[in-house]
Amino acid sequence: MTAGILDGKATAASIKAELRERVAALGAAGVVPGLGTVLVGDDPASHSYVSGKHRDCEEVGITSIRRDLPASISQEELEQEIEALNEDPACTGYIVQLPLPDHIDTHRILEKIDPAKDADGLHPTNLGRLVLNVGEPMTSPLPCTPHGIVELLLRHDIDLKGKHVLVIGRGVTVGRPIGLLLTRKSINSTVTLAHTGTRDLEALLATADVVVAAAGQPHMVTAGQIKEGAVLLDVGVSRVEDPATGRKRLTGDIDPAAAERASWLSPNPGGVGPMTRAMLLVNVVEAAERAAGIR
Ligand SMILES: Nc1nc2c(c(=O)[nH]1)N[C@@H](CN(C=O)c1ccc(C(=O)N[C@@H](CCC(=O)O)C(=O)O)cc1)CN2
Repeated sequence: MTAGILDGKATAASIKAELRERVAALGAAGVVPGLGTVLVGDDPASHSYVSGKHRDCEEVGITSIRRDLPASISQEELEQEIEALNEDPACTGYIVQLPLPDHIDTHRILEKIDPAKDADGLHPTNLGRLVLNVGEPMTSPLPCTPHGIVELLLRHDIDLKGKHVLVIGRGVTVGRPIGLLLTRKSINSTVTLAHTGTRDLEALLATADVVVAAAGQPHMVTAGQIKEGAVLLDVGVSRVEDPATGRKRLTGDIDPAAAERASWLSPNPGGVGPMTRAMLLVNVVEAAERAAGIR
C-alpha cells in the first residue's frame, strides 16, 4: 500500500479561492476585513510565519496590520498594544504570534484579546465555547491547526465516524483542542490523547485508525509501528541538520517511509502548515461577517 497525499497546499488554495468571494461580498456590503499580527522578538521562524500570513491576506483581499515589537518589550507595553488593536476598527481580527519571550505572561496576553477579534481561537472564552459545544456550525473561532486538520480530512472524504484517533502531544494549539473537535457528534471519532507520560505508546500506535503526531520529535512515528492502512497527520516540526549538506532541514514527527503502510499521509512541509494559515483567514472572514451581521 502507498498512501494518498493529503495535499495541504492545494486544499488551502481552494479554501482561499472560496474566501476571495466572501471577502468580495463583504466589500459590497462596505466591510473590509483586516488581520492584525503581533510579533515579539527576532525568531526567524516566527517572522517567516507572520510574513506568510500577510501574503495570504493580500491574496484574498484582507487588509494587513503588522506590529513587530522588540524582544525587550515589557508585559505592560505589550498589553497596551493589545488594547490598541481591540479598539482599532480597521482590525477585525488579530493574532499574537507564539511563542512569546519567557518574561511575558502568555496567558495574560491571550486573555486581553477581545474574544470577538480572536483570530486564533485561543482566547479562554472561545476555547470554553468549544468545550461547551456552543453552536454547530460554530459561532466562535476555532483554533487554526485542529480546524485545518479536520478540514483537510473531510475535504479528502475521509470518514472519521467511529474511528480511533490517536493524538500525540498535549500542546494548547493542537493536542488539547483537536479532541474536542473530533468528538463532536457531527464527526464522532474516539480520541486518545498521548503525551510524554503515556505508558504504552506502541500499543496505541498499533491499533489507531488515525494518528495526529504533534509532539515535535523528529520521525518518532515509523512505518513498523502503525496499523496497516492508518491515516497519518504530521503536525510536529523540528529543524534537523542534514548530514549531507550540514544545513538545517524541516523534519516532521512521522517518518515519510510510513507512507508504505498508511492509506493517507499529510506531507510535512506542505500538509497541515498551509491549512493552519488557511483556517486563520477563515476565522478573520467569519469574524468580519459576524460583525457585519452577515453570519
Ligand atoms: N499565534 C499562533 N502562534 C503559532 C501558531 C498558531 O497557530 N498561532 N502555530 C505555529 C506556527 N504557525 C502559525 O503561526 C505556522 C507554522 C507553520 C506553517 C506552515 O505553513 N509551514 C510550512 C513550512 C514552512 C517553512 O518552510 O518554514 C508547511 O508546513 O508547509 C504555518 C503556520 C506556532 N505559533
